[in-house]
Amino acid sequence: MEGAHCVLLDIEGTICPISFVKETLFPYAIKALPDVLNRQWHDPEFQQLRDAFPEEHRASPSALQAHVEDLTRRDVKIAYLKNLQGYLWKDGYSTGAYTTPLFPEVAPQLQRWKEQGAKLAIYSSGSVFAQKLLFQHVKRDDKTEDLTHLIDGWFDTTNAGLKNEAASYEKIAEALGLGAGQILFLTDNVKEVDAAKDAGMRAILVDRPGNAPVSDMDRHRMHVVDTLEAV
Ligand SMILES: CSCCC(=O)C(=O)COP(=O)(O)O
Ligand SMILES: [Mg+2]
Repeated sequence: MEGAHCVLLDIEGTICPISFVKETLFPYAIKALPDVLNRQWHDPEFQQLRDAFPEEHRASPSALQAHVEDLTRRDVKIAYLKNLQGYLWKDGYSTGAYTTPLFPEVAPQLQRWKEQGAKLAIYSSGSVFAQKLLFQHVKRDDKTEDLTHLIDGWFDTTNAGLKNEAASYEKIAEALGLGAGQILFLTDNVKEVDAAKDAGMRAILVDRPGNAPVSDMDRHRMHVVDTLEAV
């Protein structure tokens, strides 16, 4: 983090386990959806979310359910699915069905970076709404803690663009009022490391338990860490 004015962080596979997203959040959304489709089909807030889906997939509640299940199974990171998921996850957090399991060193390290004067920002395929929910409900010991005050910027594919494209990182640097070279990006995805570097950021690959294996070639050509404390 030497010399960086801002640490930009991915979420899934970087600060929290992929299993939390795939085994807790995704199934919760799929299970919650039928009731929402039944009761809120004409609710203006839900209508806005469903109208963002392609017309052929929102002709009926069952068509939309099938489409959401298909996109979720294929882990398609498209904004209209991510916005719907955030909406569906809200209840799960507020009823205590789950809390956010950050990797153990993450919260103390974020606090340390803030104390050192760095800005912190998030860039995830999950919607900004979902990112804030996740940070509002962090599990720490027996309590749930709100860590949103640590974060200075929230970016997703709607306000920044796709994570594999250098232009998205240029846009984020501009929004943060920083040069790309002043930003350090941490992610579990090698394509995202490459895109951030193409935009002039420094980028480090984070290799966590449960992540896709890092090839020998990638391990040689990029900086890889298994904890934020090693950054
Ligand atoms: C914002 S929490 C939900 C995570 C999610 O839906 C997702 O797609 C995570 O992708 P990331 O870019 O954080 O790896
Ligand atoms: Mg990730």
